[in-house]
Amino acid sequence: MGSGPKGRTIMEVGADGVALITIINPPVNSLSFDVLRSLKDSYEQALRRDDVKAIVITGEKGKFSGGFDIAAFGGIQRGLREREEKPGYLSIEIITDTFEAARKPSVAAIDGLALGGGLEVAMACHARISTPTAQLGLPELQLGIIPGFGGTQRLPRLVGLSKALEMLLMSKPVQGQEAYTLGLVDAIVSPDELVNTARQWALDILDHRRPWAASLYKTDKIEPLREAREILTFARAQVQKQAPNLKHPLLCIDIIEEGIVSGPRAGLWKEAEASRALLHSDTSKSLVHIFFAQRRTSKVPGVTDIGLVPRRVNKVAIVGGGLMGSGIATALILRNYPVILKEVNDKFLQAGIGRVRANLQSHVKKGKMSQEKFEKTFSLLKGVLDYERFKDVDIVIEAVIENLSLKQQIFADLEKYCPPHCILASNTSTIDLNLIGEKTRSQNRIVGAHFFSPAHVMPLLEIVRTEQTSPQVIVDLLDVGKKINKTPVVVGNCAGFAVNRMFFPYSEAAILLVERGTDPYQIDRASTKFGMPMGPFRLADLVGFGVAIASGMQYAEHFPERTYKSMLVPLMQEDKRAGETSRQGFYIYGKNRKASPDPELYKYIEKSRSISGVTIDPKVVKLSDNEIVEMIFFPVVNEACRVLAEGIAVKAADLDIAAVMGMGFPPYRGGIMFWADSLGSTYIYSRLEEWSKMYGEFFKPCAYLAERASKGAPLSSPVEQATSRL
Ligand SMILES: C[C@H](O)CC(=O)SCCNC(=O)CCNC(=O)[C@H](O)C(C)(C)COP(=O)(O)OP(=O)(O)OC[C@H]1O[C@@H](n2cnc3c(N)ncnc32)[C@H](O)[C@@H]1OP(=O)(O)O
Repeated sequence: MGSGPKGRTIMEVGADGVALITIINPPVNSLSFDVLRSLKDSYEQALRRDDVKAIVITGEKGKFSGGFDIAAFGGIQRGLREREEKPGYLSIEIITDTFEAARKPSVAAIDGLALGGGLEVAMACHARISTPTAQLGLPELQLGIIPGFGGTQRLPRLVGLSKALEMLLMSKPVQGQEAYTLGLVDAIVSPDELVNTARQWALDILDHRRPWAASLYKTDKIEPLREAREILTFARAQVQKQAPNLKHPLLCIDIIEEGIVSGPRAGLWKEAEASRALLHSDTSKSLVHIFFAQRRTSKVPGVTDIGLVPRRVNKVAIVGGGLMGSGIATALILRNYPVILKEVNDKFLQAGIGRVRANLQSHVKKGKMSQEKFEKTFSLLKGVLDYERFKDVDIVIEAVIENLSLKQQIFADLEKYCPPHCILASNTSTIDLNLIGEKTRSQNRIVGAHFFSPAHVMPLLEIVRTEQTSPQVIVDLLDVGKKINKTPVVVGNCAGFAVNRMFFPYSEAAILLVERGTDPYQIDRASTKFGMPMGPFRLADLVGFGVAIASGMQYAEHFPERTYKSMLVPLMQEDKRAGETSRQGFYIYGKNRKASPDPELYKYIEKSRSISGVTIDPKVVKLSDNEIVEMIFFPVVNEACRVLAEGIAVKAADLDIAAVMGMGFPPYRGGIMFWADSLGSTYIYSRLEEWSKMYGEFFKPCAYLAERASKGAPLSSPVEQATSRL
């Protein structure tokens, strides 16, 4: 890699006396230290030069700026940055006291995106002109930090406190058109007119035909103090409810308040100090890791680096209109893919189509889709009862029940009716793809496309390849996955793939603890306190015991030596307690579907304990929340290590994403392997080793973990000699 500057700005001075400063740092014109240095130099030059009357800042190739260079965070966090400026140098000395306080007016010409530091630079200009579709926002909180270039002070002053809080706390950008309505930008124009309008605007400011506004000192949008405090108190309560483990959203609110109470400069100082401290927090390190890990999942060695270009997909077919099939169909038509949905009879077909309709209607109800768009989107779906219309499809996704012979028959039919280039994908979550395709001669185009329920909502897509799946097929599916807004993770073929393999030990560990005396509701509470959206027992109720038992059997069949066999769930199932749908599972469900603990549960625990032949262990009864978390998640780490060592996953970061998006593992802990490394392989190994002596093979640390622990090495560093199954 070259060691030249990472990005720059250029300045051109026109005959009209306007200096046009363009940020250049592809792909998103992020503000690296080199860009910021160059922006400062260009700006100061423009202020010095007599032939410059006004300044316009823009970004190259239709993108204003994606914000501060997130890649530079890693260096700062590891202390590698050669020299950290004193707090406030960039935000106060440069952006406020040089740019905003300048005696020449500046205008931001915004196209594409103005995010984070990008929008903050734009807000320090004296006016902003945007295209209608540009994205403007301050998404810093999703990286575990707060805006550091004055965003906490200027955004509320431009759009009002409530809207600013919404945009900040939800990291939610607005489009140019809305930004105009809010007062964040001063005019909306087409991309062709953008720079010229901004130039003229800057000259108009100079000639007093337009206001020369310093956002930092605007007061008209800020509510009176008492009202402002009420809004802030409400926001704090919301944050504490939704993200009790996170400190930085509360700090962000405090800093906004400081600016309102003590004035914007005091707010800027507090922001500068807090930004620096937050950047070094574990939360920020974890979330920055997740940001890059998510983008790296679609980089697969030997597949995406050999010059293959995704083929065009014009039409997709789905076999099976159940919950999964209809969800997948919804996800595809929402992104304008024409879809054929096949079922075995009219009743099932109508039910499947009805589910897709209901999925779309919920978008209409929530105001996310117009009726017109609904009609147009829904018209992309065609229901069929035979394979007649499969002759020109590019991808088929089979989503029928988990029955091997049925799937084998379907794939044999697909081979007959689909064109030879067509990708033959299965949404199976457990069955070996080699077996599914056994009766065909199309092994190189057979692939797994494992969606998570509800498929039109859940962001993860496991792309499962066998030894024979061609790289082109993977490249095509990665492209479709990205187009339908999924994060694809490419994994190898094995029972449970990556996500379910990590999932089994999680639920089994919870049952093991319950049989030895831990209270199930304490386990759920400890899990949610740790950051899971719900605990393992509440989740089992939601998913339904039928699914839990079927997948448990798969695990027992393939990994008998480390399966914890318990009759707890089957015993409850026998009594027609099947989870939330039957209104009774580990919890009982009232009219409003609210889950309440059920004293009856202990009866089933007692019975399953005696069948398992285990006794209550006083130590296990008294486990702390932290010990519970370790005992249910270290087995997950152990399994993730096996998945990595077997080459089922390409890299540890993929498992972090799989855990966050497939299991609900808290992103601010960086994913399962990142979290494990924060605790250390030696510690995890020693705990598992101890438990395996006390409670059996279930906890036995795998060879990979043992080897890493013996060297004190991180679990996520590249696997040297994985027996690749890919
Ligand atoms: C001081 C300030 O207050 C602090 C800050 O500004 S913090 C930064 C705030 N900005 C953000 O959070 C924006 C983060 N970026 C995004 O949300 C999205 O990347 C985006 C909306 C800009 C573009 O999305 P999309 O078109 O889907 O492309 P996406 O794949 O995400 O990104 C394209 C490339 O740009 C990189 N990139 C995006 N934003 C970046 C940033 N701010 N810094 C460095 N790299 C960035 C991505 O890593 C990716 O690189 P790759 O091609 O090597 O994988």
